[in-house]
Amino acid sequence: MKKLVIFDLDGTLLNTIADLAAATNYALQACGYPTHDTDAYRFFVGNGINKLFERALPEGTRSKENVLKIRSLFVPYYNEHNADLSRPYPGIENLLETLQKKGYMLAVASNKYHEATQKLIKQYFPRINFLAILGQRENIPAKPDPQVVYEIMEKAGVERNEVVYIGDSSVDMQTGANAGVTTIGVCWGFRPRTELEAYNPSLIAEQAEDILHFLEK
Ligand SMILES: O=C(O)COP(=O)(O)O
Repeated sequence: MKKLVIFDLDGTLLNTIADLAAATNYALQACGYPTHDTDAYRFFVGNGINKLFERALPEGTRSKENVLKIRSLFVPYYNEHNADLSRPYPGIENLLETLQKKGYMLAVASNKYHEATQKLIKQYFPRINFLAILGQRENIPAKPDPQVVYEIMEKAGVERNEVVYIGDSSVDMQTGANAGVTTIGVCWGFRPRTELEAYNPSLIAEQAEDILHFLEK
């Protein structure tokens, strides 16, 4: 019986792509670099913002220094604008409320930097009492390292077989596998279904209700 459900954020709970794209394009433009269509960002996001900037910068300009310059422009802009266009995916609020009512412990583990992760989750899901809302923090390895999953499991006091990890990308499928927990891929996020299939998750959810059916079967 599952007791703890851990969700990825970007591409799983919230469609954040337009705000991430706008903030990155703002920073790129300010430094004189070319920008990208919003759709291209689906493949840039997933390994934290430094990796996002590395992927968005033109080849030959991806130095640590440039990444940090883009970051210093992105963060204040994104802190102001991270909820302009971002919205929960269909059925997510209902799924979280139903799981909460049924007594599941709920948590978020994101590679988005911690401050923005906390802000977005509290803003969009104020009625959900998450056990933990963890974004990327200094000196903690990013997903697909399983450390963040272990941290949440310890707080919850549960065993691996009582945990489900849910996400929309190969990073998430690897995170669940690395942690040794049941893993669910969701099709409504940033990456194609084929990317999820390559990791053989226990379920590929087409819609939020599929997760409920899987947990209750
Ligand atoms: O910000 C990122 O790179 C990805 O964030 P996520 O882990 O919530 O998908």
